Amino acid sequence: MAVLGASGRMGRTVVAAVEAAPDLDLVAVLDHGDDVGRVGATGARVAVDFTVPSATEANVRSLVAQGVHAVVGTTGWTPESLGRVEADLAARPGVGVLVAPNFALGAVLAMTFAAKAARWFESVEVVELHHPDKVDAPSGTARHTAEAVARARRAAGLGAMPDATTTALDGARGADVDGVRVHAVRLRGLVAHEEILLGNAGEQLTIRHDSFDRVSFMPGVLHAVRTVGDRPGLTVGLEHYLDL
Ligand SMILES: NC(=O)C1=CN([C@@H]2O[C@H](COP(=O)(O)OP(=O)(O)OC[C@H]3O[C@@H](n4cnc5c(N)ncnc54)[C@H](OP(=O)(O)O)[C@@H]3O)[C@@H](O)[C@H]2O)C=CC1
Ligand SMILES: O=C(O)C1=N[C@H](C(=O)O)C[C@H](O)C1
Repeated sequence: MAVLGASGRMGRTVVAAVEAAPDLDLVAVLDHGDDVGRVGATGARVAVDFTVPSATEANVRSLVAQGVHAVVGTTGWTPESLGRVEADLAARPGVGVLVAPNFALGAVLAMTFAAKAARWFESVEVVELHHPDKVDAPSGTARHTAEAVARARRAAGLGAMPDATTTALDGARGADVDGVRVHAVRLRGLVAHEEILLGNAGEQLTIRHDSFDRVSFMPGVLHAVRTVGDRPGLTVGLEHYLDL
């Protein structure tokens, strides 16, 4: 297998995890400036991408063109960029691509629990908290969570959440993701954390997940590397690989 973004925070952790896995063979490590078009020639069947939002789509499309399965943790994907990958995959029927905003099993469960609970609460807001070197906000995980909550609320026939705000400083109410407010904190010392706050009159449910170390993402990454070849086409979200 191959790792793209191998010198980055996640890339270094993935390289160490793959090297420690007796059933996986690391044949290529690529970084900024390396030619992703040579991955197929190294014999890699699967490539893992933890790069930057501006590079990941081109990387994945090149991998698909070479017939290499892709496990993608890089955030910043849009419906349009996912659509282009899906169109490429139509011409490569055996190839699998997983784009997952979070590989920590607890984070995936937190999102799933939030979506399940959402229909029973009047208000839902998402708070994500990360290290200050993160380049995108809100996090891919928070966006994915908010979208799942919004889908669940729509399916249950719920309307807009109560909010009497008429005067606010820019950003004070966070970003609006599909009608769900998402707030981003950047603080030295943090790694990756998310809270989903669900409120009703007289009660609150808080679902919180903390990644204290990037090793938390590795069981999910390795599970995806081992199974992406059995799941052709595009999958968005690790929950689909966990039968959640
Ligand atoms: N899905 C998940 O579970 C997780 C996802 N992430 C996401 O993963 C991504 C990476 O995070 P993180 O490791 O913290 O970031 P880093 O900035 O530490 O690492 C990114 C690496 O990618 C390299 N890079 C940039 N462009 C390319 C390119 N075209 N080809 C190959 N490598 C390239 C960078 O090199 P250089 O610095 O020289 O430009 C850098 O080494 C982010 O989008 C983050 O949100 C993070 C944690 C978990
Ligand atoms: O940049 C990070 O660190 C993380 N990025 C992902 C995201 O944007 O959701 C996953 C995790 O939160 C860590």
